[in-house]
Amino acid sequence: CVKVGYKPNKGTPFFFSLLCVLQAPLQYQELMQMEYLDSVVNESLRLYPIAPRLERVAKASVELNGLVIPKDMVVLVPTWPLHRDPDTWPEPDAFKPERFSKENKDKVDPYIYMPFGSGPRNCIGMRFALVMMKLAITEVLQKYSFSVCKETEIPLELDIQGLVAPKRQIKLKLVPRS
Ligand code: HEM
Repeated sequence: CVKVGYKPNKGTPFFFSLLCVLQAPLQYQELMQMEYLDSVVNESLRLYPIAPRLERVAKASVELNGLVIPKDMVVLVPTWPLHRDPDTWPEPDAFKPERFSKENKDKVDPYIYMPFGSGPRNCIGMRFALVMMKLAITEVLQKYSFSVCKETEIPLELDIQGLVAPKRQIKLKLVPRS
């Protein structure tokens, strides 16, 4: 088994990531055409949005359905519960990339599914992050098959003090592909 994924206090330097993209054998267009990969990434971000809630400050007092939100009040947008709401997502805890298939993608409400936030202050690095994730997945999966092993923590315990991250390193079994 090897440890993959999150390493506390060891972020990948930005320029290494950029170097990775520039040297990638796969072209941007090819990556963008991988529909199932896109669904898998989207479904992963639904189940594990790094920001479990978004925050905004009211610029002016406003009344919404009888509820008054005064100027300067901090409003929390609960991304995590919205991403797991059973009224929107049948079997909300199940990993089902088909929710984001080409046919279903357009039905997804952008005010319910918000892994990169929403509006003018949404994530500035969204496109870069999506390319990087897809690139990393395609690179690694061409060389190794992944499976759980006896050291894999199931269910995964999350640390949601701030950003969502696994409490401990994720251990998986990697088998080189012939
Ligand atoms: C999977 C990777 C990432 C996820 C899920 C993510 C998610 C988010 C979310 C939820 C927000 C808050 C948006 C809002 O309040 O509406 C945000 C903001 C931001 N993100 Fe990301 N992010 C990712 C990667 C990146 C990367 C790679 C960069 C930079 C290269 C980046 C730069 C920023 C910046 C600068 C903001 C603040 C934008 C503002 O306040 O105007 N993010 N991100």
